Amino acid sequence: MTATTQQAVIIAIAGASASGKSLIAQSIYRKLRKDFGPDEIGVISEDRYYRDQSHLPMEQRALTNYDHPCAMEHELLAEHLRTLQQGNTVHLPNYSYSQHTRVAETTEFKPKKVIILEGILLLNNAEVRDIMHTGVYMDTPLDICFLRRLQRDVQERGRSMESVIKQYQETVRPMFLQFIEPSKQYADLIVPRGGKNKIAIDLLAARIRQFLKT
Ligand SMILES: Nc1ncnc2c1ncn2[C@@H]1O[C@H](COP(=O)(O)OP(=O)(O)O)[C@@H](O)[C@H]1O
Ligand SMILES: Nc1ccn([C@@H]2O[C@H](COP(=O)(O)O)[C@@H](O)[C@H]2O)c(=O)n1
Repeated sequence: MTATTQQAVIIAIAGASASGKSLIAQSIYRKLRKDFGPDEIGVISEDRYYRDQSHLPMEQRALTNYDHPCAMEHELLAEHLRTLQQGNTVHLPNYSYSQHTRVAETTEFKPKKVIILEGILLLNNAEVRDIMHTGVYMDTPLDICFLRRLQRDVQERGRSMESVIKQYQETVRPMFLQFIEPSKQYADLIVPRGGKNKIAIDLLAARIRQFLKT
């Protein structure tokens, strides 16, 4: 793709932690990749843009509020999206949840026709909102999100049950109420129940298919 070709269409999926953003993004991606290939469509997680904290000791990193907008480098995300829309390749940061910081290696990401973004605070950020074409909000009940997060963070993110509960009470839930839930007003589409909502997956996939065909 060159600077003169069509701009990438950016679909952003936001909502609470463990509301099913990643699951729905991957389900749509897998459905369309079969027909269009990985050069045409890709997924980027907002979590990659958590700020680098390698200069801080581990005990201090664990104290960061990861659900506050300041924890993310949205300005770098917006810059990468603009670069991709201009037809140029970017190097995405990679993030370690166990180390609470970025790792040294980056991942090359070439321009695509459609990019699915997924992350808790995407609809909260005005700069990112200006770049996206469609905003989706996963409206999964918060108690369900908490149970899924507890299971996932213990199994996949190296956390103890106690630490997940403490973090949820101190930052995850309050920041959800302050920043994430109010950002629902910016969504074009609200998806109830979570990442296995088949009708929502089919509708979004059909819409994206139209962009990929042009
Ligand atoms: N509708 C659903 N039914 C059962 N499990 C689900 C559903 N949606 C998501 N999950 C599971 O919940 C966990 C969190 O989902 P995920 O997509 O990672 O959430 P998010 O990206 O919003 O943090 C994952 O283990 C996922 O497989
Ligand atoms: N070092 C970190 C960084 C982030 N988190 C939590 O991740 C959540 C966002 O990711 P989802 O896949 O769940 O949307 C967010 O709620 C942060 O609390 C973390 O625990 N540690």
